Parts: sequence; structure tokens; C-alpha cells
Amino acid sequence: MIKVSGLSKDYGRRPVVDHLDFTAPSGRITGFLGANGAGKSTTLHMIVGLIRPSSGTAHIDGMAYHELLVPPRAVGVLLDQPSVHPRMTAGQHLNVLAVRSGVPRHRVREVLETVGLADAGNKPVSRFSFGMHRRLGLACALLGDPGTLILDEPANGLDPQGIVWLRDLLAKLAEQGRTVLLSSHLLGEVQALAHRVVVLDRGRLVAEDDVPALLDRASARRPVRVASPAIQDLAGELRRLGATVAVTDGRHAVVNGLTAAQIGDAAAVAGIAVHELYAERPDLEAVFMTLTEGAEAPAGRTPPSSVGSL
Ligand SMILES: Nc1ncnc2c1ncn2[C@@H]1O[C@H](COP(=O)(O)OP(=O)(O)OP(=O)(O)O)[C@@H](O)[C@H]1O
Repeated sequence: MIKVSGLSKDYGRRPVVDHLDFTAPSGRITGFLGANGAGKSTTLHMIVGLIRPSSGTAHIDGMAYHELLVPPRAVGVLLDQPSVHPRMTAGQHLNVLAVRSGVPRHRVREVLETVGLADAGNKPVSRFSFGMHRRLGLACALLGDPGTLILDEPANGLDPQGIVWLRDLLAKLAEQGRTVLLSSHLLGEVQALAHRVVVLDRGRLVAEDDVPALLDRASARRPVRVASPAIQDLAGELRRLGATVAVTDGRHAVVNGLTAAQIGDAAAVAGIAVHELYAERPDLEAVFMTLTEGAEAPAGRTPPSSVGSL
């Protein structure tokens, strides 16, 4: 498990990460989201001790990164593109890493196979495509068979097949009980892959929740379209329950303030037939846009009214 508490980073007087608290539990994939410049990379670098926080702490399974006995065996990290001598092969590079971090050499072949580079193990890295570099970065992260993975934009540079492969790989790693924390701008992918998300807006936490719960909450606040042969009677019932109802023609209305289930129940209790009931379910991208509205504005920092609200 990763636990971040009160984590902040200031550059000069400018906070780029601002009193951040969140948890990435074991056995789950946590998507770490935010617009460009929101502070994701800075946070991930602080978790693995590459940037010194201005205040606050980050713990991996209860320990700060610098307290870990053999860090590569505890945490696999993919932050920046690994720097590899261009004449080295992926196998040679991984062998050097294995020796340096006390990882058994047989892991090199295993991870090359896991990331689909087994056939390229003898090719100099200078001849690698961007996607192959990304796979090599993942191989480096997986080398120590770590219980935690911290990955900054792991899908970057992967083709569609590569993205599907990565999705399956990360799902398998989480099923094995590992903690996976990953940043990504591919919100469709995150929705398909992540169990939960942590959303940053200009360095501050604006949401931390399981993906289905976040989407359910957002749906509950969306208008619901309803059709009924007795639309005026139904509108009266719904208004009595506190909803705002706009009747659009002789059969249809748009209802705000009640969920589709509440509308269906109210119609059943009143004995009014419902012919259509449609609640638009927002996707993660729509929820993200709402949570980070105005993120492109200059950093005039108004605190979010409440974490996780939409
Ligand atoms: N060394 C530094 N000195 C000053 N400002 C910095 C430094 N490093 C990062 N920043 C600023 O901190 C803010 C957060 O940057 P960070 O790279 O963490 O964002 P990000 O969410 O990872 O963005 P992206 O999605 O574009 O990768 C940005 O405004 C960036 O310009």
C-alpha cells in the first residue's frame, strides 16, 4: 500500500503539490490523474525519494522509500525513459541492473518475456522503437518482482495492441496482490483498467474514489429523461418529491434532482405508466473535466469545496 500524507512541494513560493493525502491500496490499480502541470510527476518522484518534499510524507508498505532495504525488490518504478547505453542490448542492461540491485539473474529472461522483448534481447537499444523503450522501462520496473509499481504514463508510445497487452499485464499484477499506482492522460484506458482514481487539480486533491462510485455519484446529478402517457401527472408527483421537472412535450420531460430509480419508484407508487426512462451515465473523461474545470487558468488557487464532489 502507498500512503501519502500532507505531501507538499514548493518551488520558490509556488506550491506545485499542496498538502496531498491519498492511499493506493494493495491488490488494486489506482489511476493518478490531473491536467498537464497538475503535479503528478512531482508527487511520484517524491514518493520514490527523487524529489525532496517541502513537507509531508509518503510511505510504501509503512516505510519511506529511503528506509526500504532493497528498494527495487519493494518498488518497481517507471518514471522517465530509462537511460541505457545505446550499444547495450536490453538483456545486457537488465543484467547490469540485476547485479547492482541483488536480483537473481534468471529474472532477466523472465521479465524480457513478460514485456514481449524476448526476441529483441540481443538487439542494441539504439535500434529500439519508442514502444520498445517503454517495454524496456517496464522490464526494469518488474525486475525485482516488487510488490508495488509506480508508473508514470506507462502506455506512452505503445500501439493499440501494446495498450491491450499492458492492460492485461497490470490487471494480472494487481490480482496477485500488488499495489499499482499509474498516471495517465488516457482516461478511457484508466476507466477500463483502474479500480480507483486519485484526481489532482493544480497540486490539490479533488477526488479519491473507486471508479464505479465516482461515476455513480456523477450520474445521480445528471438530468433524467422520462416519457409517460400521463406526463403532467408524473411531473406533479416528481415536483412533490422536490425534483425540478421541465415538460418538453405531451409525453416527455427532463427531470433534475432525482435518480432514474427514484423516478421509476415514484411512478410505480402513483400507478403512472412510464414508457422511457433514460439517465445519461457520464464517462471518466466527463467527470474529470468537471472536477478540473478551469485547470488551464493561471494558478489562482481557490480551494476545492469538497473532495470528491462533482
Ligand atoms: N524543478 C522545478 N522548478 C520549478 N517548477 C517546477 C519544477 N519541476 C516541476 N515544476 C512545475 O511544477 C508543476 C507540476 O509539474 P509536474 O511535472 O509534476 O506535472 P504533471 O502533472 O506531471 O504534468 P504532465 O501531465 O504535463 O506530465 C508544473 O507547473 C511544472 O512547471
